[in-house]
Amino acid sequence: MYLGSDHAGFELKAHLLSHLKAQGHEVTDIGPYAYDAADDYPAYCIETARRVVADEGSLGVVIGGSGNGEQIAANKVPGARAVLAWSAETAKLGRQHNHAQVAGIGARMHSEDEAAAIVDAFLATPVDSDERHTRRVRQVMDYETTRTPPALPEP
Ligand SMILES: O=C(CO)[C@H](O)[C@H](O)COP(=O)(O)O
Repeated sequence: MYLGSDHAGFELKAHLLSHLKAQGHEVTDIGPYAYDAADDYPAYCIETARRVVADEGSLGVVIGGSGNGEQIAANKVPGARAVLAWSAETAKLGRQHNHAQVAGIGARMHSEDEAAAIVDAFLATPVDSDERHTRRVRQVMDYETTRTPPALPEP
């Protein structure tokens, strides 16, 4: 799996890195590798999502102060589905209903233990391949490639 952050997520990234490695996960740290209070999240989050999309079946976590900008940046990568995971339940639903491969985490929103529990839930939950979820995910992904929006139902 792939892990990226900005300065606001730097300490939590270090915590999650050791937490996940202790669990036996193979983790690639996309950076930053040194704390820089003026760094910007897009480069780290876009690269994390690029790695995830290129490595089919892999998952990623992007960490910032809120997780919002991190999720937005990751979602600009074609093929990426990033969710803002703010609880174990939203992390699980992101996997099950949205087939997300990237989770955005807000380091300023959670304790280290809470954030670890959210990431654990994300990594442990398989996608739910029920036809309704697959259909909806496909509609979004088709829009990304064709730029033709799904048809609205007749009024
Ligand atoms: O959460 C974030 C984006 O969604 C960033 O981590 C946050 O905006 C950084 O803020 P600052 O530069 O004030 O530390």
